[in-house]
Amino acid sequence: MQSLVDAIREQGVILPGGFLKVDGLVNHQLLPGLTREMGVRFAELFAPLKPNKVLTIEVSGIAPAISAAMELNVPMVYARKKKPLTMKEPAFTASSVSRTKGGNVDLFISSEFLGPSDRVVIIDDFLASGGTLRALTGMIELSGATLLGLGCVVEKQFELGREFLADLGVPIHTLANIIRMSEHDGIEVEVGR
Ligand SMILES: O=P(O)(O)OC[C@H]1O[C@H](OP(=O)(O)OP(=O)(O)O)[C@H](O)[C@@H]1O
Ligand SMILES: O=c1[nH]c(=O)c2nc[nH]c2[nH]1
Repeated sequence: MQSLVDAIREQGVILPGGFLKVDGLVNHQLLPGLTREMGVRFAELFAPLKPNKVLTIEVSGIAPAISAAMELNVPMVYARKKKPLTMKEPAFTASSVSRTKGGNVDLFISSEFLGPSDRVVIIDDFLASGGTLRALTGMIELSGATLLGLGCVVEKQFELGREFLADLGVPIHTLANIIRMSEHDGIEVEVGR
């Protein structure tokens, strides 16, 4: 998605520890036009698989996921990082690592909203190590739903998440691909794959 690549070139900031800050378009402020375009692109890529649900994880996955779900006209479910008292048992659980806040997080999805009849595409903001997507796919497996594909707004190719997830045997689509980045040389980014 060229407009996303342009925005990353314009606004992306490299932080120590190998983090890319794109808070102005993905992780803090959201831009309606750009977010809508993400959804349109994901829908083009995944509609042929005929999903009936989009799954994501709070918090930064929600915007691109609802944008895609609106285009696909299917419900969007997000994994919660704290189990609310309104959540009916049984719930599917998994553990992942929060990359931006540190530490393990427990994830919860109610069996009310994910089950064997679901054909699911996962959408998230970042594909880095792939650990978060792996945790979500584990929950899909527990639920008996079918995983159709994975989509992320930004891929950090050098963290090898795509390779880590290859055994799932589903298409992985990203909208912008960070080939490499360093505080010295800047951000090398191209349209996703
Ligand atoms: O591929 P990985 O190495 O798992 O990294 C990607 C994950 O890291 C971030 O989550 P985080 O919990 O840090 O942030 P958020 O609260 O903004 O969603 C991001 O939102 C992805 O879910
Ligand atoms: O804002 C973010 N920047 C990153 O580089 C990153 N990697 C995983 N998750 C991330 N979130």
